Amino acid sequence: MRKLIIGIGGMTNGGKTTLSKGLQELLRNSLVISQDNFFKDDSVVPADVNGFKQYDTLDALHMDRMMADIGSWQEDPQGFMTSRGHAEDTAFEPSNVFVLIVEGFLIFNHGPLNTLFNKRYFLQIPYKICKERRSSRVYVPPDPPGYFDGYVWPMYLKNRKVMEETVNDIVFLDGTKKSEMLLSTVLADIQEILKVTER
Ligand SMILES: Nc1ncnc2c1ncn2[C@@H]1O[C@H](COP(=O)(O)OP(=O)(O)OP(=O)(O)O)[C@@H](O)[C@H]1O
Ligand SMILES: NC(=O)c1ccc[n+]([C@@H]2O[C@H](CO)[C@@H](O)[C@H]2O)c1
Repeated sequence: MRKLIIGIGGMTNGGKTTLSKGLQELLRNSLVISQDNFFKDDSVVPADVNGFKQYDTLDALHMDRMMADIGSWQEDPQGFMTSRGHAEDTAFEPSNVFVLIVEGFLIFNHGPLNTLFNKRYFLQIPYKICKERRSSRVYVPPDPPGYFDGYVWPMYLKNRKVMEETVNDIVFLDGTKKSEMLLSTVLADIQEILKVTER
């Protein structure tokens, strides 16, 4: 059985979830694991000196639990998919390739996770578009006034610097392109990888 782990990283509101869900729909025997599902409870996330809750750091995430889920998938992809309510996809010819799509804003900053990827993508968008998209999103808890400029953007710059210092084989994607175009580009790329690893 062959297994492929694809990383869809990117800035907040870069379009990671949209792209990942699209890939899951089109790639047989694929499943998305989202880093956003591993945030710690608000009661244990501390505030910085400005009173902003420090959500944009690995410390705010249960990375141990996320790694455990990925480990379970690696041991038994089919069983893991079934446990998540995804039956094996038999719509196409039988396939022995399972694809795990891991998406999140700090997936390449966590060393043990970063080493697992067969391919890494990073969705980036300009500051203004990022701020606009983020302002129309409601998180739990919601962003307090000034959170984007006072905390989210400076943390993005900091986290990105660390990522660029430690990881070098990332394919950067322009998140302002149409979502259909991003999907078809990445899908074709992954299908090419599947072909190569088949040999
Ligand atoms: N290619 C695109 N072009 C324009 N808007 C997009 C595109 N992809 C996603 N969006 C929009 O941007 C917003 C964020 O998208 P999405 O939830 O996929 O991003 P994300 O990177 O997963 O965000 P998060 O920071 O919550 O992890 C949504 O409103 C979505 O509809
Ligand atoms: N619990 C959450 O999902 C949560 C709470 C508060 C803030 N966030 C934001 O999610 C983004 C990553 O997708 C980060 O920029 C967090 O600020 C998430």
